[in-house]
Amino acid sequence: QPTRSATSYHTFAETQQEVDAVAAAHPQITRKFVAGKSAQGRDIIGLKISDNVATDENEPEMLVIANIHARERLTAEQALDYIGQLTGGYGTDKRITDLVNEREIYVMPMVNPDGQVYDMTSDTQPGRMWRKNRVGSGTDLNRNFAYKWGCCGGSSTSPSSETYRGTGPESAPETKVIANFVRSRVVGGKQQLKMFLDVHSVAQLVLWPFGYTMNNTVPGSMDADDEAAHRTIGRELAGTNGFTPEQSSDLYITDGTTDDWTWGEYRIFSYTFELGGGSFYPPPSAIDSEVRRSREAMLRLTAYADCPYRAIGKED
Ligand SMILES: NS(=O)(=O)N[C@@H](Cc1ccccc1)C(=O)O
Ligand SMILES: [Ca+2]
Ligand SMILES: [Ca+2]
Ligand SMILES: [Ca+2]
Ligand SMILES: [Zn+2]
Repeated sequence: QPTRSATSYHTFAETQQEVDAVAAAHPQITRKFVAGKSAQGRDIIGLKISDNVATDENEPEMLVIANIHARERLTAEQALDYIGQLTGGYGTDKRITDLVNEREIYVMPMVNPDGQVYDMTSDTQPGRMWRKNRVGSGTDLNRNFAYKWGCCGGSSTSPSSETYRGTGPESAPETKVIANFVRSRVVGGKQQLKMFLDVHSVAQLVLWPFGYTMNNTVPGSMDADDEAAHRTIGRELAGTNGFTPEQSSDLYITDGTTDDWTWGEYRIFSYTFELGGGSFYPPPSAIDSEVRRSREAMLRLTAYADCPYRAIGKED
């Protein structure tokens, strides 16, 4: 369990401390890493969770990122809760123990630290309502990834816009850090990551690619089985937390998003959660109940990582 109950939001420093504390308490199954630096020089940290954690084993790999949008404060708590579930349950809860033994799970709880610090350290409480990174008037990191970047009217060319796509794919340092981590998981020419989750708030949704097109299937990049497996798993997850499952573009067209890139570029099964809580800043007293809602969904996603097509009765 987290070293302290989440009755207040973790600052950037407290998030680092929490990850350090978990890594110190569970040296056999966790290892902290620094994926890179933000524009203002803050560490973008991650935690690897697996048995024989110092060895890169041939086990399905999963990446969870959170708080890419600075004001979406509950998302870092969800990521820290996931870390707490996996480490706290190891050795006692069979299901969790098996998952940790048979997967390599990477969690990056605060991938936009400059934005998070700016949003959180302000006299305007509870936050500045800041979304983007902190270079110039800010790039929307979830429009800055390279797959179909700026293709389809799903982002803005205006730097002042909340969905500003940046000057080019991966123009933002934080995007480059996340993308470089995913690229680093290509081992022997094969992408080791099999499952990706990007945690957002606040619409209570379970989303899957693509966002750049209204088409459910795209020959060569989202075939019928790919779509059916994403949809089936998405609906199953939503059945556990009461969120609405749909393809990203059912809501609005986006381009340059994390999950269009992880699936489009690498065929990593990819999801975006939009958590609940009623606002970007649910009262701290609501953190625990809100993160509990999606615990089951995150564990099921972890379970599917070895063979997502199992959801539609098909082997990989
Ligand atoms: N967190 S959010 O409200 O910004 N939504 C995210 C994720 C998202 C992407 C596509 C459709 C719905 C939601 C975004 O980047 O727009
Ligand atoms: Ca392992
Ligand atoms: Ca591995
Ligand atoms: Ca193992
Ligand atoms: Zn968001």
